[in-house]
Amino acid sequence: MPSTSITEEKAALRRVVRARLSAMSPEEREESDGILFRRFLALPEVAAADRVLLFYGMGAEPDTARLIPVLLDMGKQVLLPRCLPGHGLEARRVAEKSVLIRHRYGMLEPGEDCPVVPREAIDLILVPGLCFDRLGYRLGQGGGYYDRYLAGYRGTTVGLCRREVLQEHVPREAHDSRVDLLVTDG
Ligand SMILES: Nc1nc2c(c(=O)[nH]1)N(C=O)[C@@H](CNc1ccc(C(=O)N[C@@H](CCC(=O)O)C(=O)O)cc1)CN2
Ligand SMILES: Nc1ncnc2c1ncn2[C@@H]1O[C@H](COP(=O)(O)OP(=O)(O)OP(=O)(O)O)[C@@H](O)[C@H]1O
Repeated sequence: MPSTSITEEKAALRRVVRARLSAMSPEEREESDGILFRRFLALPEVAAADRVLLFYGMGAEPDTARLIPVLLDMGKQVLLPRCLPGHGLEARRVAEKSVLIRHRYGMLEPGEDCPVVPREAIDLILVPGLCFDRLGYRLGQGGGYYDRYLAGYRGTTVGLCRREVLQEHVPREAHDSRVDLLVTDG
């Protein structure tokens, strides 16, 4: 079991960060998204990647659905995560016309007709996070989906973090890994 105090610290930070993100106006978020996406798309690691696992942004997350057609036009294979029972994830390849299905958490996910792509074949993973610190440690939604999925992953991981919620230090446990590259709009 994780140490209770760190679990509580994470829960408290989630509340603070969610409040700060929901205080941003849609216009502020859109402006922040524009800078984050421009910087993300300019990364040499993105240029070099053939297969990219995005996430389908929801709520105050960057609206990463906007990246799907852009990356497809760049000739990349674009993958989206799908939640599995037991806090697992799988990556499935999407096309412009793929039918996506709304998960009860709110985000859209690929359906059965989208082919599963093994983790070893993925060059770059865009990892969702409520916030990150300067070392690349992240605070997720609390399900442990990405902690499990990324354990032992050998490709490149990237995080997007709005400057409003960039942290000096995110509380971490043994299972928490950090992203290789952090993009901010600061
Ligand atoms: N866009 C996006 N997709 C993603 C993630 C993510 O963080 N963002 N995930 C990253 O892991 C996985 C889904 N994990 C999630 C876990 C919890 C909640 C969430 O909102 N939980 C609510 C309670 C909802 C409920 O129990 O019904 C909460 O904690 O308040 C959302 C996503 C896979 N897909
Ligand atoms: N590799 C792992 N194996 C088993 N349990 C894990 C693993 N990683 C995380 N967990 C468990 O998952 C739960 C949630 O962890 P944590 O609060 O770090 O999630 P998170 O990183 O915020 O969520 P997410 O990855 O879904 O965005 C914790 O109870 C943790 O012990």
